[in-house]
Amino acid sequence: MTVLRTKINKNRSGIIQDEITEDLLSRSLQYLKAGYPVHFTGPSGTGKTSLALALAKKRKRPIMLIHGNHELNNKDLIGDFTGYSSKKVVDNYIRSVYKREENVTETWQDGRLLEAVKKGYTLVYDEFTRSQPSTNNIFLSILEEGVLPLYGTKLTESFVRVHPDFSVIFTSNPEEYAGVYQTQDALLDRLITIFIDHKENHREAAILCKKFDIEKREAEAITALVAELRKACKDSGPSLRASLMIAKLAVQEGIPIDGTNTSFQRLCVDIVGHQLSRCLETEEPIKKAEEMIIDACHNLDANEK
Ligand SMILES: Nc1ncnc2c1ncn2[C@@H]1O[C@H](COP(=O)(O)OP(=O)(O)OP(=O)(O)O)[C@@H](O)[C@H]1O
Repeated sequence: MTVLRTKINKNRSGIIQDEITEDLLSRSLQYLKAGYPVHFTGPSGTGKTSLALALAKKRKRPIMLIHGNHELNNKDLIGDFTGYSSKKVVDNYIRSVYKREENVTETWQDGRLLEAVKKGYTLVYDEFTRSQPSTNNIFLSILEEGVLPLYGTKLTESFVRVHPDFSVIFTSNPEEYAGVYQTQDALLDRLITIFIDHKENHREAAILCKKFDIEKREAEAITALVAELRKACKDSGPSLRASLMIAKLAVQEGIPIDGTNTSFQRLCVDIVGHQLSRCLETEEPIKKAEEMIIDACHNLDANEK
């Protein structure tokens, strides 16, 4: 049986940090302090966004969050004219004289990136590879020349200087994921990319214990089950997210965390079944996934004894 020796603490952002996570965050903070953007990449559900937000919080600067998507464009990032404002002055002080003056100006709204760059915020650009590479090109000038070009706008200045406190943290899924664009090498070359993989079972179990106040034995049973099923998939298999769902629902619904219990088996099938079936190349993937989950539940019970 694995003994959990790692010191765990729960900070205000809700993410549970063991020593490995704390070390990763403090290294990443040093990189940001030195002026280098940090990029967390890895399979879904490994905690990249949570890490990015926890890291951003450590900088004690306001945080701006952008989610990558294929429709994101320069107007979203830099800003746009959102309408008109008009001012009308009617001067009829002398009765025989009627003077009317009308002034119409366009109203500009800063985009999220421009605001963060100008005010020195910490920008968390989540899943940035879901945006088109041409949209992300703007980061090349920010990271290399320290300026944000205002191209495509009718503003009088052609660029804005990057505030010295501005920092960016990127997150992404690997390129083989659906809906993800390939990142330009020039951008990757300017980032410190750290691969975030699924945690070992005992580390995931420690998170479950802390979050749901369940016994270590129960938490380890859930994470071992999910890890076992993950083996059938490559990167796209069930993650910590699935373990968290199983633990939360078991606690909430009073379902015993016991591999032989049919309600527990049903819960695991509902949560992991579909995702697992997508990795199986058989005639009846849903049925096969269900069998595999129930087998894994029984094996869990056998291992316990
Ligand atoms: N250290 C942690 N402590 C507590 N909960 C965590 C921790 N790490 C991750 N989680 C939880 O796990 C889930 C997945 O985390 P997160 O969304 O950060 O993963 P991700 O790698 O960004 O996933 P995706 O690639 O799918 O966006 C979330 O519910 C998050 O709250």
